[in-house]
Amino acid sequence: MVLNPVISKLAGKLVVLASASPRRLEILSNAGLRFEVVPSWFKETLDKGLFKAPHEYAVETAKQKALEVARRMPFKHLKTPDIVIGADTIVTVDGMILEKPVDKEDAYRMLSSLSGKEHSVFTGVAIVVCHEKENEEVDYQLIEFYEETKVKFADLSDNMLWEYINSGEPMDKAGGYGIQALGGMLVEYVHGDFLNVVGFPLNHFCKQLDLIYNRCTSSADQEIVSVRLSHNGSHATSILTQPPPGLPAQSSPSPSSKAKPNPSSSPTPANYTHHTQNSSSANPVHKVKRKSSEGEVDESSWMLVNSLSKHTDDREAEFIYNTTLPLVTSSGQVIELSVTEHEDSEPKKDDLQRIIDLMDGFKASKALFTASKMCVFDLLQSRPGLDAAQVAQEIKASVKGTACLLEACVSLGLLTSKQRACQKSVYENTDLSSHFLLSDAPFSLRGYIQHCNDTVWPLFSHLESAVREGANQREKAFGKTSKDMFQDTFYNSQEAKLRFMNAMHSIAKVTGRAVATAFDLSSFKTACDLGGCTGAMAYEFTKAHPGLSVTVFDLPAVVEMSEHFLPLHTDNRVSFVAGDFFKDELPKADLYILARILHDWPDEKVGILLSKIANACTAGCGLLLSEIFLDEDRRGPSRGLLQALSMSEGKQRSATEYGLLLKSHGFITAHVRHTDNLLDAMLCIKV
Ligand SMILES: O=c1[nH]cc([C@@H]2O[C@H](COP(=O)(O)OP(=O)(O)OP(=O)(O)O)[C@@H](O)[C@H]2O)c(=O)[nH]1
Repeated sequence: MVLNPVISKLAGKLVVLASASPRRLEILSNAGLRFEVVPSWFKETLDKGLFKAPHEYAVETAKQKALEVARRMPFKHLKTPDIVIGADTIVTVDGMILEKPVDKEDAYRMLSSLSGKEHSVFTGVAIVVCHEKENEEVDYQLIEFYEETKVKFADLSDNMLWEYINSGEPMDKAGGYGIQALGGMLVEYVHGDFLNVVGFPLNHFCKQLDLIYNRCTSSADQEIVSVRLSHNGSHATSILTQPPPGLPAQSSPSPSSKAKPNPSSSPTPANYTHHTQNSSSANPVHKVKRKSSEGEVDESSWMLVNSLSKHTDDREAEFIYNTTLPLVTSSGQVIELSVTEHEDSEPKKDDLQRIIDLMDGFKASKALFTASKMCVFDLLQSRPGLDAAQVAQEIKASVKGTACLLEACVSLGLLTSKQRACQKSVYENTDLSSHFLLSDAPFSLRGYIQHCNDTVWPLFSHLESAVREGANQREKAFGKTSKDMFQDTFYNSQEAKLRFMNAMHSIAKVTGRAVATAFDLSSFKTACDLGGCTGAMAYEFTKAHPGLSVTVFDLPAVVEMSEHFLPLHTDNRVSFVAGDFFKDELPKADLYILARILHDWPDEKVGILLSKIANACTAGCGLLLSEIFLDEDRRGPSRGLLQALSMSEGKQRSATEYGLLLKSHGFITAHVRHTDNLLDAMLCIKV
């Protein structure tokens, strides 16, 4: 029997079920798995039209559910799970995807479309295996799969359908029926895994665990994706498709689970064991309050709630949990488990530190900007080992102020200090500063830092007004009205223009390689980088793709300065054409690149630009879009959400939102990459 040895491999691991489905909870707990339930906050709103096949939609939704929890737990629960399981069940009939009905009429529509016919039930499953590293980052491996079961319904009269709908059972169930309960009466036959219809393909799941932990050869339908997420909520993903690279190391022999599996196919919560391992030390004890959204809680609800606290002490149903849990019972009732901390619990040290770091963040930024502007890093690169008085003399500043700045930079990891025999400290750059802060470093961010200091900082100092008015504060910050941010702020003088171009150049050099190498572009011969500024991104594309030539298309004021930014070695595959991409004809190309462009413009202008690109494209042409992609639930990454606070006329979007936007202009999304960098990327093809 393969199930138990596989399930027992998970004993001793913090396994999390990222699902509020009571059926999934019951199926897995009946199999003897010990786990915590942390329902996913991911909203199931992916655009179904973007997926080639229905199961891809279910798998992607399952993946997003699991990843959302895997990313949230280190922050909200202050512990990193070992494994997170997400699932999504859908029903397909006549080319339609049916999820949970939104109301009774919807349930009727669904059930009548199933009457007398065979349909498919797909459950997509994602297993996220988390590997915590020393530097607080977590490496994630994703195993995705799906299971299909065919179900045939008998011919159902309207009377029967309404009687069933009025029982309340359909409302929280994919396709509007519960095969495990009253809905079973509607079914003529089931071909395939019954539990897959109920919401979780247990057998396939165990086979996948077997692959992971017993290191068998990979199965064809298993796809492993490696994801790297950092604890700051940003995500950077590198996707490795099959065959699976390094599977997680085989776990050391662990005691088998004490919970006994229940062989019954009708899941009951009776033998559920709540997993508390690893929790008690990391978390304060929480009390669980129970309340129903519809007043009284029925018997089954109580059973469910009790099942969650089973095997913990009886004391006031206390158990280790730190979230508000909406749970839906098999009778369709919603129970909210509201969890509160003990009144006398001390704030956690890490929490306090996190708040202090947020409060001090602006001071750190400003210290960096100032040291960069005063050329401290360039100076210490050419003359390492200067003391504060010597630095002060060179940068023409007070000794007291310089000493404070140097010490602050040491505390931020930007400089190192050594004490000389005479008690004086001498300073040197760290690797971090040498890589990113020197004027002539290959990955210098100095231009962008100056832009942050001179342009972004004044805007953010008026943030309160920006929030109150919902409008940008350029007038207050720069003392003049502006209609067009680029013409009026960035290009209004030669000096401002060079400063802005320097900023764009430095950020494109740092991000360019990851964007240029995100996809196989060997089928494209010519590309046009719209708004490509100094050509830094274009050069990265030609470096990464030997058969590709890139035309940079930007305003005349920009193109006339581009020669100042030419790289030392170039093979003439990058050329420049001057023009306005809203008004002028676009250069012909197989591939159009839009890197950090769309987020700056209002919908209307985005529409104009995308229409122009679509008109310039024939079928098969590509559009490579690179932006910060917001998480689908808009909870991160904070880089994108903070950028939105500058209240430019544009907006930040998720990959799905960009996909939809491009779809409305005739492009389908072929690939999305969360690069291990500041920008994400999406390759779309004109149909
Ligand atoms: O015969 C049955 N078919 C389906 C179900 C239940 O339907 C839902 C499917 O919804 P979804 O996959 O989106 O999962 P949720 O309940 O919303 O929970 P998540 O938190 O995981 O999103 C699922 O609960 C199935 O169990 C059924 O009961 N019988």
